[in-house]
Amino acid sequence: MSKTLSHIDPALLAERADAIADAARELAAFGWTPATSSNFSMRLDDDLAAITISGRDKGRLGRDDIMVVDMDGKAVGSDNRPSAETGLHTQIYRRFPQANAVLHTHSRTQSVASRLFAAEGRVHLEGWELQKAISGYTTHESVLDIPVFPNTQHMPELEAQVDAWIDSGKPLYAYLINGHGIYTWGRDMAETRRHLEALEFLLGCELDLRRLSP
Ligand SMILES: CSCCC(=O)C(=O)COP(=O)(O)O
Ligand SMILES: [Zn+2]
Repeated sequence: MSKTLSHIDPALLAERADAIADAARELAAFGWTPATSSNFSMRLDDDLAAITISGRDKGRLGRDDIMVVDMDGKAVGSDNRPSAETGLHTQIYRRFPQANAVLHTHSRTQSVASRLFAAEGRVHLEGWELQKAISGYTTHESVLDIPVFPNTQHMPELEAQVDAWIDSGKPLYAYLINGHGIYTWGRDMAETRRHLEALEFLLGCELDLRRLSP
């Protein structure tokens, strides 16, 4: 039986919508969500997630800019159109049961890094103390690979690339889409924010290294 809005505690939905709007406002203030880009979501339960409505200014979100989708990305109890990239969010919730928040942004650093490292298919991070901001990483000596997937307007193609990476057994904490932006996730909004901020910093360091290395 498919779930409806009546299956969700309104207080939980309001709390998740506020958490999404608060995070979005802060990330927009960093300049990471230009021109209505980016999208954000939080899991509500095993079957449903709260996600940003498509096309909204992510720096000015309120509760009415967040809607509910099922784990196939279908709208639940709303005629609004969920984010054009909803399938990438619900894929994360399906593939990583411990993930409860997903953030996708389009910062300049993320965008430039995605183009620069596309040919290598990944950004190879090693030797940076800030890698320890990613849950499970305990030393700068560890290796953290962030794949760069080719961009496409056809979400199932993107989802297939992500599935292939996960199915190959390689760890996945985040990914870049070429010329587009970054996706990352975590157990809650705070952890996901920490991952996003750390990755933004690390990508900036890698860009600086490329720029400064002879
Ligand atoms: C104007 S940005 C192009 C779409 C995009 O990449 C994005 O992140 C925002 O799409 P949404 O449908 O979630 O508003
Ligand atoms: Zn996007």
